[in-house]
Amino acid sequence: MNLFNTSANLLPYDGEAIYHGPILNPTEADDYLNTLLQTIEWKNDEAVIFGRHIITKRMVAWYGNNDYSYTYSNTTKHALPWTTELLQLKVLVEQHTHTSFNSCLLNLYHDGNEGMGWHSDDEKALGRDSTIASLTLGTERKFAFKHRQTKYNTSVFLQNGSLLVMQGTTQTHWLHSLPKTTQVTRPRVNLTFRNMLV
Ligand SMILES: O=C(O)CCC(=O)C(=O)O
Ligand SMILES: [Fe+2]
Repeated sequence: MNLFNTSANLLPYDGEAIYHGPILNPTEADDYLNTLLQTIEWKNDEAVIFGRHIITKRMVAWYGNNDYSYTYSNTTKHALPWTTELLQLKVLVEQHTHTSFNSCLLNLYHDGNEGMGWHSDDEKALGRDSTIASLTLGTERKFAFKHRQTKYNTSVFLQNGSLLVMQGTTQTHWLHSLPKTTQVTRPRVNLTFRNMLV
């Protein structure tokens, strides 16, 4: 169900970021948010950057078809087996994208003090330019894109229950971020469905 029946490519060139709008109604999205807040094994994200051990306020979790392991910034993570609700959301997202996914990285931003800096999802374990489907539950947040060469930038407000799909050469040419904001005092959970190379 796409409540607004609109999808548009947000990027003018070098990739496709298709905003589908809400695929869950607000009640369904809030119910999933509350369940995931309680059932997901949330952990503070950890990394070793320039020899310093960093622990973020933002929390993360990783689920998948198999016990994939994945190392970044000198820390190794293991995927947990799907929960009932994550499997339901995976099926929903697969129906909308006509793509199958074997893992999901979740982020929990407690409020607008937490965000994510400029990066692209171009880890080797994902393969080059693989499709990433991003589902938002909870508070609407601004999501920004910036082209690596031209610095062209654009942004979109990701609504409660909405789906954003990044595909084509997006990860090669564009960075994305979730800017911090003082305007937001409520939580948001983001699920990014991905395909690990196996
Ligand atoms: O929270 C978001 O919408 C973005 C998350 C993200 O970019 C990532 O997990 O790589
Ligand atoms: Fe990302």
